[in-house]
Amino acid sequence: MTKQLVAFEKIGIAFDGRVLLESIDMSISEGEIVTLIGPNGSGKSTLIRILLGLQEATSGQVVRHKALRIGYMPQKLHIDPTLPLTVKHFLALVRGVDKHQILPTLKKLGIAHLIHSQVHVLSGGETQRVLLARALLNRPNLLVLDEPVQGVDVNGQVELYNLIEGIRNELGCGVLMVSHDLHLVMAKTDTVVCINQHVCCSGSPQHVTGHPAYQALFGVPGADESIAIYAHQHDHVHDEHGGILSDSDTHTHTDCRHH
Ligand SMILES: Nc1ncnc2c1ncn2[C@@H]1O[C@H](COP(=O)(O)OP(=O)(O)OP(=O)(O)O)[C@@H](O)[C@H]1O
Repeated sequence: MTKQLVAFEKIGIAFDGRVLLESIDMSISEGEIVTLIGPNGSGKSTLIRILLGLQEATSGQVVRHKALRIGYMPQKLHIDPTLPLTVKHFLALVRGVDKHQILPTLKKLGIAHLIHSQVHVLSGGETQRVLLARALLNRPNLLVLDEPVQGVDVNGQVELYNLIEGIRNELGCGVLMVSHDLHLVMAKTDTVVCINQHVCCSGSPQHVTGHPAYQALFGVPGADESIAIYAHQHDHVHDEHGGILSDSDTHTHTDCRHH
């Protein structure tokens, strides 16, 4: 049976008397990719901070599996550009890291050639991969990714989402992502939770995009290219760990039009 890693139960938070999150219920299980969407300022990062224990909820509780191990990828890397720091040394700073895993992890993410590069000269997409490597070196069973494709062009976004899906398939970990991208990410998502102070709607991408609350926030999905990608992806059959059972993983779907 699939293990539940985290459950938010009636989570609420208020700052200076202003309610930001109210009665949030959601959960993430092993092998599940959950994407949190919502307008700017709707409380997505705050919910992540509560999960990480960086922010205390005003009400409700977070139930964590006793074996929960989180690998966190922040929105941005804040490092003093005058500080000389190579990718290898940056990753060696991960607490309890097995240093022998640094190179294989970078290889897995296609950035082994950057091991001796200075972190402050990396491109947006390279930086995101280094941050993902750091999260993976924590040997997580839950990956928490706050806007993982920020600053990455569309092709790079597709590649990063493919990588994240591949990691989920390989490790069987759960993934909680925050995203502003509504279409590309949904192709890689099992469950979407749309928040705007409270949970507006949640469920499969198909369910959520058809929901009036989603449509009120983001508009009615049209028959554009991105939606075509997303509709195609969910023609697959997933096994209990989220792996694809059909033969559809023998080619990529980002530019094909068949169903
Ligand atoms: N510690 C705090 N004290 C007061 N207000 C806060 C605090 N942390 C967050 N906020 C406010 O809560 C609101 C939501 O912030 P949050 O970063 O969670 O939103 P978000 O959904 O992640 O937004 P975005 O999509 O723009 O990144 C913002 O208006 C922010 O100013």
